[in-house]
Amino acid sequence: MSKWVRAHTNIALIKYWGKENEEFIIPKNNSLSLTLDAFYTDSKVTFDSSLKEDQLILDGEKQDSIALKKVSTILDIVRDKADFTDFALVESINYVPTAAGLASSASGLAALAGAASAAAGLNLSSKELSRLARRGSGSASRSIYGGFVEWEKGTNDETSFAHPIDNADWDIGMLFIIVKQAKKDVSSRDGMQRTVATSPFYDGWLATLDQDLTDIKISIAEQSINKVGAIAERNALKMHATTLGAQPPFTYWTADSMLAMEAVRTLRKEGYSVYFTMDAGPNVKVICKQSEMSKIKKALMSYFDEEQIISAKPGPGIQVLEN
Ligand SMILES: O=C(O)C[C@@](O)(CF)CCOP(=O)(O)OP(=O)(O)O
Repeated sequence: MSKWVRAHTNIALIKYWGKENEEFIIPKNNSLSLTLDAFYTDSKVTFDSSLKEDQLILDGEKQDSIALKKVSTILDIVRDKADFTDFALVESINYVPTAAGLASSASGLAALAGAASAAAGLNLSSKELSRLARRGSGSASRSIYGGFVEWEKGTNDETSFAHPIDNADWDIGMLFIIVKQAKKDVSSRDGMQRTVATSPFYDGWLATLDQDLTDIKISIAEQSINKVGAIAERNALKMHATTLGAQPPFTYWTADSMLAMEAVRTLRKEGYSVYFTMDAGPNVKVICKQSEMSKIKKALMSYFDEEQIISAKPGPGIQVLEN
């Protein structure tokens, strides 16, 4: 019986940036993220023996074969596990502000993993769901859980999966600054591949991650927003530094990204507990206290329009929706 499944997006505080194995999406390092309430994807899968191919309807639009690639990777694994060959109709709705240009592959592929396995009558554990989502997109492995989540890199398909480490029910939140002129990005998949293959800074990045991970887990346990924020900001800057040394060099930062980073530094000097992180795009995420979110949003409005600033709080793991 096909049901709608909801998964929320997550933002990494210790970044996944590079694969040990491309086919099985085994990462070079452990990563750690916070699942958020503001952005999520609902997905429903219907296997149908009369279909001649997999079909993806995303936000009401039929998608082409390129968009279907990651989806069919997950559907093929489910068909194999369930021992049938039917194609599927996949319906997905992204609850991501349209203007955002926010990549929703993490929530999208996590929701798909849940919906496809349920539609095939597989009763997968959360760990198996995390492994399945990982085959679609690495960061999707973390969206199976809510709160703070660590993706254990493992060494193969069986040992690489995420697990929850803290339910984040303390004074932490995130403001998304959606910058305007979002230029054509290098996809995260292509960006990390080029960086691993050509950047002389990559090994230096990798060498510091175990310490960052140890430090941030201690800081989360202490519920210290300042320590968590400082480690996350430093980690993001190191990740983005690697791209400048790639061949050809590239960056996800635009002038507005730099303005947003500068604004965060200024607010920090004024005494706010604010830090930033960035992913494979120009948008800037501000790590802050939920209790200070409205004051910080107001302060950021002297740099950006109100509709460019979106509040998010820690969010839940994957959920089957009652139809
Ligand atoms: O989320 C993070 O840890 C950091 C990033 O967002 C930084 F940009 C990368 C996410 O990469 P993803 O889209 O999962 O790649 P895939 O496995 O090639 O599909």
